[in-house]
Amino acid sequence: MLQIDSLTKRFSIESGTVLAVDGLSLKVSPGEVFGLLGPNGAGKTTTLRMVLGLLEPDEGFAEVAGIRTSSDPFLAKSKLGFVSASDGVYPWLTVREMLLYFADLYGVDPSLAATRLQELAEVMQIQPLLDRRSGGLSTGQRQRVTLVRGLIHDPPVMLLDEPTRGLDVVGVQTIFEYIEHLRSAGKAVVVCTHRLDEAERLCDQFGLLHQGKIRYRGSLSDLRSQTGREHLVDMFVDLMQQETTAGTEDLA
Ligand SMILES: Nc1ncnc2c1ncn2[C@@H]1O[C@H](COP(=O)(O)OP(=O)(O)OP(=O)(O)O)[C@@H](O)[C@H]1O
Repeated sequence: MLQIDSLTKRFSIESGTVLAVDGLSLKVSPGEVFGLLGPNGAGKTTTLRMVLGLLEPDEGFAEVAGIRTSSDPFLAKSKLGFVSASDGVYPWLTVREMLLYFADLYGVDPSLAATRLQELAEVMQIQPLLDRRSGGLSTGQRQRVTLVRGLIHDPPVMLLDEPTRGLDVVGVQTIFEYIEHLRSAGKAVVVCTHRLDEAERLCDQFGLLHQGKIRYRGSLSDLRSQTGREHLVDMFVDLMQQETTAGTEDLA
């Protein structure tokens, strides 16, 4: 399970301070897919960086399977899988070498790593690729390999950052199937995406983030009754218009 409590991050810039994440709290249970959604600059990446232990929060904390990321970032990382649209591969290693290398980095026992690799290779249909050099893979093949890489240490919590960015319809379908696999495997999953239509189909719970704060949260039906809107995209447009109106009133 993932728990985030009052997470806050400020950045100093020349003209002052940016409050990138403002007291953000959420819980994601095993088998649940949580959509952390927001427009550009809402604070999604900063939140993920704090959960990953790459950035120290100013206030609050994130706990992955009971491990606080700021107190034991190494142990917390071993409980986290991360998949991002910008994931790369090591071009000179074969797929098998690269995946076993990552398993080793996470401290997975070699015989367990080999078994897990076979299981995941079957689920993600990469058996024919295992002994090919990673550098020669197509975009879709590389995507499937990086999805396996995110799971090679069998983490209980998965973070997916814009997982469908730049993918064609087959690649997007692969992500949908992968998320179904994560759900049925009992992972707690956070998906950050701009693709609100995809999020509606993928996620069980949602947090609509704007200017570092979660403005609406809950299931899609909760959000519909909170906002009076059917679709996430309309909820977002309203939210941003409300902010603009409030800003104009402040100036008046
Ligand atoms: N290192 C930094 N220094 C200064 N400001 C930063 C830094 N990182 C992020 N910010 C600011 O914090 C806010 C949140 O940024 P963040 O990258 O978390 O948003 P995001 O929701 O991931 O946006 P996008 O969807 O565009 O990637 C923005 O105003 C951004 O300019």
